Amino acid sequence: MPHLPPAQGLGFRMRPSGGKSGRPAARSVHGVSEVSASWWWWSQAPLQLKNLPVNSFSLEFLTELIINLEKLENDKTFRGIIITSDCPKAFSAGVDLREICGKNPAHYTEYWKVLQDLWLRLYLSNLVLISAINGPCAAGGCLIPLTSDYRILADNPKCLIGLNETRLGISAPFWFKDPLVNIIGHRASEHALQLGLLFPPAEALQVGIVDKVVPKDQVQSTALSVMTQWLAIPDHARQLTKNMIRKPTADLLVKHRDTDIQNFVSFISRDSIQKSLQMYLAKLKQNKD
Ligand SMILES: CC/C=C\CCC/C=C/C(=O)SCCNC(=O)CCNC(=O)[C@H](O)C(C)(C)COP(=O)(O)OP(=O)(O)OC[C@H]1O[C@@H](n2cnc3c(N)ncnc32)[C@H](O)[C@@H]1OP(=O)(O)O
Repeated sequence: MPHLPPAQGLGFRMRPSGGKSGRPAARSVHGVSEVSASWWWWSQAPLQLKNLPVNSFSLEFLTELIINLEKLENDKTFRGIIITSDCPKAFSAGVDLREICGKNPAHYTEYWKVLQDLWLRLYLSNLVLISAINGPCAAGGCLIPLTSDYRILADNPKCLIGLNETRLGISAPFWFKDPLVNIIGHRASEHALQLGLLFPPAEALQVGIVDKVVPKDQVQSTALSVMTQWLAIPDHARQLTKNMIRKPTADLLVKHRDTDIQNFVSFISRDSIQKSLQMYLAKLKQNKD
């Protein structure tokens, strides 16, 4: 598995530094706890997102992310991935607004297709996916958490999470909405989506958009201990079950991909939508702490 060096702030750290292979050196131990510790360690891959400053989804970043996920998925050593951010400001600020502002229909088409690809790859992944959410996570930034099997959020007032698209004058696509409905239910989704709510940690836990809230310095260790529980289940049984539960939702996108792209391109190309996105981006640039 290649270790990709970050280039100009863009990159993925796929495992902590360790032995030659990046993993701790194999140890010959016979104690059960040490054997099982090394067993789960070897089975899970940490994936740290790094597209400074806020892990927004540029086309280049999305493409690299898909390539890295594909490699992990095809490497039979790995049974799970813990996804976290290596950017201090955010887990992910979602769609890079510069990709959907002031470009042409061909660009919007390509961008949306790649975003759909990422969603499908994550939602139907055979691996156990755990999101270790250590920063704010807005709109498209929730794509990874909402397609994960488990979500852990840092207990920090800055760590807001939610689908806030309506606040930008846009609407979340149905394939963002569907996993949210599957996770928090119909009524809570109506409320959250229409108002574009960004939940602080306690509320996020209460509504169920995350499964656990822990102090920021415990996000990673909690993710590792949750991963141990999930990896204790035989893969084939867990994968069949995951697929059975998720396939109907994924099939909706598979079936309606082209129409969804056309809808997105015609919606995002409207002058009024472009104007509100540009205003939102300008406001972000003004609102410096
Ligand atoms: C039919 C369907 C149609 C459309 C569907 C489209 C679906 C779209 C989904 C989306 O994801 S839209 C994006 C939504 N994202 C947000 O609302 C988050 C915006 N960002 C923030 O709230 C904050 O930046 C923050 C993540 C909380 C971090 O705040 P902080 O104060 O620490 O940093 P700052 O705001 O100064 O940001 C640093 C830097 O990054 C730029 N930035 C932030 N977010 C984005 C983004 N999404 N795209 C592009 N650029 C972004 C920000 O402007 C700053 O830039 P600067 O340093 O050059 O000023």
